[in-house]
Amino acid sequence: MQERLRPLIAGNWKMNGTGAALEQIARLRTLLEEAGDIDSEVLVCPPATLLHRAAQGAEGSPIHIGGQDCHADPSGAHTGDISASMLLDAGASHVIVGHSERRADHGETSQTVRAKAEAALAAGLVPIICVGETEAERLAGTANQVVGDQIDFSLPDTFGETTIIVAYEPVWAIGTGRTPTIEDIAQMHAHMRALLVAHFGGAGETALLLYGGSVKPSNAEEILRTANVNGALVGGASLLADDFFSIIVAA
Ligand SMILES: O=C(CO)COP(=O)(O)O
Repeated sequence: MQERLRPLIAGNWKMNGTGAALEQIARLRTLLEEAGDIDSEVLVCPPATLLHRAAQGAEGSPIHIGGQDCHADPSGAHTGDISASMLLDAGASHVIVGHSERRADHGETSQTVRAKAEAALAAGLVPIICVGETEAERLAGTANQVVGDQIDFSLPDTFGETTIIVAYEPVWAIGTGRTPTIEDIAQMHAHMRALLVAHFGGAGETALLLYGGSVKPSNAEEILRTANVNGALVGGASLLADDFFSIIVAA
């Protein structure tokens, strides 16, 4: 029986928040400090414009700060982009790569995602690699194949000593209020675990498999109790500290 892995509850603020939103970091810090020992690791990924100030506000607290994307190159003529080392310099410990909104809106391929994950590892960041099928792929019965291919082609060949973190986010569940059945979540996470163990051995056993897609305080406990679910990647419900905290303590 696999020893329970310490859950990671990550918040992806996406393109939301200006300076006033940093109050939510302060509120979350207060809630966590009042709660004392929390089993889960906590990560907040604000917009890049807030990252440094968020890291300063989280300093000395259990809150890690992460980026929402990074360029695959260490530096160069990439107007508007941000490198992994810049994120680290600003106070990030993790970075989301391959989110479906970037795969769709920016034409990111799994090969691009792999390069970004490798750049994150090289800079000393922990990549959170996102995978997930579209509704059409789910209805066509190809979800396992799609997610399997994304894992095969998006993950670097080695993570060194860094924990592998993969977030399963069915595209059709993001921002919709809809989630797969618990049975479907369990099946997909078992599928991902088997793929990771086959490829990475022990590192696959200890990989953190996060579920994302309409995680709310109302459904978090059931989702987080599902086998091979080691945390959550939360969008909308991470924007308000009290809602996000309810999900954190549900793990
Ligand atoms: O995309 C997500 C997190 O990266 C999920 O967003 P929602 O929780 O708003 O569905």
